[in-house]
Amino acid sequence: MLAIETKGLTKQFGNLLAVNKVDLQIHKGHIYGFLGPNGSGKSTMIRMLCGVLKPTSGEGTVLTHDIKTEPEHIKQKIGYMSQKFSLYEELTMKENLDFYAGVYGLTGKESKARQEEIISLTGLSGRLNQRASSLSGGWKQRLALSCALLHKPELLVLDEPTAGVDPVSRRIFWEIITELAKAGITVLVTTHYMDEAELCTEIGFIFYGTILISGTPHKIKTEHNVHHLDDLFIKLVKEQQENSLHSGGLTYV
Ligand SMILES: Nc1ncnc2c1ncn2[C@@H]1O[C@H](COP(=O)(O)OP(=O)(O)OP(=O)(O)O)[C@@H](O)[C@H]1O
Repeated sequence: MLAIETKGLTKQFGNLLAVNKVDLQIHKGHIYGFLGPNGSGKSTMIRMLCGVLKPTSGEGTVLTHDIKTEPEHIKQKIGYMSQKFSLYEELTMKENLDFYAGVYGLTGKESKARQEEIISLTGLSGRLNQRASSLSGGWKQRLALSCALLHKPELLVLDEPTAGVDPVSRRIFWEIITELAKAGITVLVTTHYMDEAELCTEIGFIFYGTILISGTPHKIKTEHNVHHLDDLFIKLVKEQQENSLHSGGLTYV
């Protein structure tokens, strides 16, 4: 079953083509990694899929809802986390969880039960009374993820979630993500780390608004005869820059 499907999805800002006729299929319970250099269109793609940015043309469904006509349904079913964690620094971990539970309309026993479930999944117990401002990047990241999971989203959208976080915390984070996917949650993640790309079920390499290659990490490496994904991506970027007829690297219409 598909969690996300797009056909010819396009976004133009003025005469700049930020996303150019993207066809995408992401299966339920898969971890899909969006890779690509800065400015390649990852965030624009994500914003359209989350229902916050209207496409210029093309189609898309997320969790069976049309991205153009049913954005409110989509927003209720997704959990979103970006590198700029939206935490309240002056509040403790527990108070942040309580606050976000309230935002999602969870109260009383239901809120308590859901928070306990998440605290056990993300391993937050022990620090619940610590202020967010005093937490390291890794703990903040896990707290932000916990907040994004409170309303039981079917799709988790993570925009560079591990930027600036230490390797041990990144590993723990990915163990949690893998558990969530096993439980049937679909994950769409952008990352610049190739070790994280290797952990995705499927990856798509987007450049100048176009998906150049996609598939499982194993399939992509085999087809392109490389041992490491970063070798391939550096080669692709160089080739595209040398061959492209794009003006200044971006496509204008
Ligand atoms: N609201 C906007 N108005 C005009 N141009 C925009 C807007 N949002 C994005 N762009 C442009 O669209 C292109 C794609 O940007 P986007 O943010 O999607 O890339 P990205 O791959 O997410 O980059 P990064 O890794 O830096 O977040 C860039 O050239 C960017 O400057």
